[in-house]
Amino acid sequence: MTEDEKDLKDEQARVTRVQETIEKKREKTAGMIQGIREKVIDLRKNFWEDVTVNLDEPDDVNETQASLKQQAELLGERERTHQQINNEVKTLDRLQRNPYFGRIDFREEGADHDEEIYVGLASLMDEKEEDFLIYDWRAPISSMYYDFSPGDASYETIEGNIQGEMTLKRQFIIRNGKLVALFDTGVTIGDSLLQYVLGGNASTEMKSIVATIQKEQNQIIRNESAANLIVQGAAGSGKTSAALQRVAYLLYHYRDRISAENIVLLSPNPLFNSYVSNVLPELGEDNMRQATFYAHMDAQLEGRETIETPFEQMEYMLLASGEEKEQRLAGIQYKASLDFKRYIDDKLDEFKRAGLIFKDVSFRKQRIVSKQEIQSYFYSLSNTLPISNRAELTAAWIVEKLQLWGEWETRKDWVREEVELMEKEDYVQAFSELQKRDRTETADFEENKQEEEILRKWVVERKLRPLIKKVRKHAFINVKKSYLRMLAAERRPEMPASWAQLYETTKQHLMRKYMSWEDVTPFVYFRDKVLGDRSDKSIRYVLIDEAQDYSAFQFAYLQQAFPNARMTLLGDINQAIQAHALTGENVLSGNTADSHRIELWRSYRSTRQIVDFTKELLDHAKNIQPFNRDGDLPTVITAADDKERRQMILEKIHSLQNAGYETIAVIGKTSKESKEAHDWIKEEMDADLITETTSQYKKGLSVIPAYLAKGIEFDAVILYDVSDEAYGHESERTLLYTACTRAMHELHMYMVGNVSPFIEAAAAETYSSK
Ligand SMILES: Nc1ncnc2c1ncn2[C@@H]1O[C@H](COP(=O)(O)OP(=O)(O)OP(=O)(O)O)[C@@H](O)[C@H]1O
Repeated sequence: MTEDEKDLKDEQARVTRVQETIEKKREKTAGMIQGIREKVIDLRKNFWEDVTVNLDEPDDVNETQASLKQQAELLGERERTHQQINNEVKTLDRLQRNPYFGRIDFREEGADHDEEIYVGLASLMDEKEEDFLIYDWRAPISSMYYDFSPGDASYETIEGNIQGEMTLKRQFIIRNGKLVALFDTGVTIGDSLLQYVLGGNASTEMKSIVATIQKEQNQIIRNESAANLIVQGAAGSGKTSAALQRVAYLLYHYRDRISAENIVLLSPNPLFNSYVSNVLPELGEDNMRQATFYAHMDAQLEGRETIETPFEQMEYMLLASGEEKEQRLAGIQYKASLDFKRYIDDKLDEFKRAGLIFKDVSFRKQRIVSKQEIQSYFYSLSNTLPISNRAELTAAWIVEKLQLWGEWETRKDWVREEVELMEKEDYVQAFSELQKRDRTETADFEENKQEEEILRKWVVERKLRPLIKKVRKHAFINVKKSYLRMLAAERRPEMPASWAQLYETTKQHLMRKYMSWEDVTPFVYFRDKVLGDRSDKSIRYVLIDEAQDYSAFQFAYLQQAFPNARMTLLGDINQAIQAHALTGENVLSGNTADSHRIELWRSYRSTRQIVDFTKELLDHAKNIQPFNRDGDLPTVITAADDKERRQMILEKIHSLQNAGYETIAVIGKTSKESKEAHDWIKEEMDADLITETTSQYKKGLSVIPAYLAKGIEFDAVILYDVSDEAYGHESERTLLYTACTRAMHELHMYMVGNVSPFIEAAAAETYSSK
């Protein structure tokens, strides 16, 4: 038997032993769970039997409450235990299928023997609960598996840095309890394992990468110190993967302090949400909160305005031309800048002294407090107080007026009529509400004369309630008009030349309850400053994927919206496709004191040939390195006319399907172009058109606009049109790069006419042309 065969045999024997332990533990836990489940059901069923209910005397009421509380606590505790054991069973099931993926042998300084450390998805103790059979990949000691090759190694613990020597590093592929392969690794971790993993097909759901996390990715995952962690990484360098493993790490590391509820991942589109939604459950963790930035902002506006989506804005920018487009672009870029935020802050400062616009407070079409009165009261309050505090004081003042006014109103005829027409249910409701509120009032309730008075009061109060609620939310401030006044208040040199026209457009939009995307963040920022803090203080970590598409203003807004959160920004400046991102300010530059910046240059998604070609599309991409996986050269094919191109594309799709590729994408530049392509492709074969509302994509053939393909990947990618007309302008370079870098194994580009100058400039040996 060779050394290798002996290793394989020994390791398989260990896998079997570990699996037996898992099985025994599972049986034990399953027995416990049955017992606890029965107890929970029993407690729920007999909840009231064990509670002493007696409401005769105040003392009895107290006793009843205490008894109820005790019973509820008991039930809660049992339910929690049930949940916990349930989770343990799930973990054991996962370990049963794949107990571990790595091993390191480590001799701590001063120790006389090596410790064998097996690394897997979760920790497992032996049956006596004495030794670890498996260490969770997130445990401090496991970090060595990712950070070191054999030789000197160390890891951090709460007690300090532990040093020693790693004498072995081994990786396993275990499928359903069978050891399929093992690799002893040298300098870099698991090139062979990584080769094996990356050689597979793309899938419609992202996979976890814990077995092959690379050293620089590990730095992102385990970073605990940076207030702003900024990751600039090439396409396919594992930014999203690292972000998700980071969430799993944080949930493990701070398990006593935070849960999935305290973490938000902002993702580029709804499709992406579902693409990544399996990673954390696969790792045994709950999913964090996940939203697109658009959905977050839409929720902020509570559906009161129709807002343009970033994709609609993008589609406009890709299709429009001429002066109107240039004007809008200038507006978009200015409104995305910190200059504009400073301008708003300055105006808000001025509004402390004068300038806010108010609304009349009216009830049944009658003005009760006029806007002038509100304005005078508001500005009579000390201007050292923030606007929102003064709004609160003003609200209290208005509510008082409304209540006073309500008392008078009870005498009006409409109130009498309402009382007369009162439904029986209302009457009962009034009675019970008043009973709750004041026992003496109810005592009089039976006496007819007072009864009517009380009911009148009740009718008015009920009618006033929604108005009072609105006043308490400071609805007496006219935020839209104040925003418009703020826009027009001053002409600054850095504002676009067409500021006056842009103002007019914004005004027309707002009056129609519509908001263009570039106005959304500034408006919400302004509104929150005026109406008061709406920040979410429960969020401790915000991870922003595709961060290059966020403007400096949007990022500043997010910092205020989640004031207690540490930020992780992951992006690629070369994939910046939003119009506002084409200016100098970039959130990925990370030049603030509390930022820590990490760069990822190795691309894992695509074959070496695809990476070598795609980096040629960029100006400054020398550092991008392909992972060592070979494939065919990308192709650029010129067709004589559109008819021939269609024919060629259909043939290519057939041949890719025959080659066994499961996810194939035809990527168009815009959604318009994608729809047109889909129209003729679907005549010939099954194909899904992906739009901005698509929330899941299936295996097979997808037709998708480039900007919606962000963040995801396909086995093979076909670009429908790479002519100079489609990708000719400098601003379209990053879109072309984004589209091409979606391909894992094959990339084919078609066109009629002249080729895009970005491809023209690429080194000829990096692609084949026909
Ligand atoms: N350490 C790794 N081990 C195995 N696979 C990896 C590793 N890092 C990245 N990958 C794979 O590479 C592909 C790209 O990863 P990911 O989508 O996280 O990259 P990205 O930087 O977010 O890309 P993009 O910017 O293009 O959206 C995925 O298939 C991912 O599983």
